[in-house]
Amino acid sequence: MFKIIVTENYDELSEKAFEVMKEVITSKSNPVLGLATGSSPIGLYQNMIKDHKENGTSYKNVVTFNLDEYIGLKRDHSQTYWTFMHENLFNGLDIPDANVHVPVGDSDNIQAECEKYEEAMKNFEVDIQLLGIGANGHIGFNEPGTSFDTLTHTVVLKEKTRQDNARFFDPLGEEVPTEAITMGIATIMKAKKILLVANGKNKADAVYAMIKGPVTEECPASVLQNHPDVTVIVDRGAASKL
Ligand SMILES: N[C@@H]1[C@@H](O)[C@H](O)[C@@H](COP(=O)(O)O)O[C@@H]1O
Repeated sequence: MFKIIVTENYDELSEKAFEVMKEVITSKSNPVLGLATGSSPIGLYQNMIKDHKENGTSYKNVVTFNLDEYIGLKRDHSQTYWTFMHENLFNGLDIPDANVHVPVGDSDNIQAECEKYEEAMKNFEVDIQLLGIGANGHIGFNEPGTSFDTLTHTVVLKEKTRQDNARFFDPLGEEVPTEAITMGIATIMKAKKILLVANGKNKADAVYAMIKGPVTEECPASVLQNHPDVTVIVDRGAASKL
């Protein structure tokens, strides 16, 4: 079931997303957040840091699980999602390191990492899972064609996804990794609540397919039609085909 909020611009989108997130954080004694990378949630993260600094909202009891990570990059590489999360969110909060979980993409045994991640998540119930959406409808790194039954697993990235992320690697003279580790669709669907943010016209087709299209593995985000509590916050551009 979707609750759809259309905003005038990215700032308003980020504020509305923050309101939804803050409600969960302040109504629980031990909130568990599923978090996402990408450019879409950056404004929300800035609002969380601002609120922590100005209003003292504490993250000491917050536990987080990130959706995904590239395979093959050292953890401290500038483009890992581990680094992204620390630079864009965790370093600005009082969250203890031990409460933060990001899949380990530079392990010798990636299969064991996937299992370990899924096991670790079994001890928690995710109160809110934040999602962006890929231009091809992917969520996390679950590309079109991924089974809805998947748990944390490895994926080969689609060329379109690698092109979309090339802007971060080109300046380093590096190629986008070809594989990633991601929570599966079934993992994501276990969250009590989902918050999906998308902005810009290049997301309009994916947002339309997610909400109005058939529920099909060809658009991974369409699985959210089967979830009981999904808030979608989109700007006018991303909402333009609805
Ligand atoms: N794995 C991430 C996704 O979790 C994210 O939703 C998507 C969209 O990113 P952006 O928000 O930058 O458009 O990019 C990557 O592929």
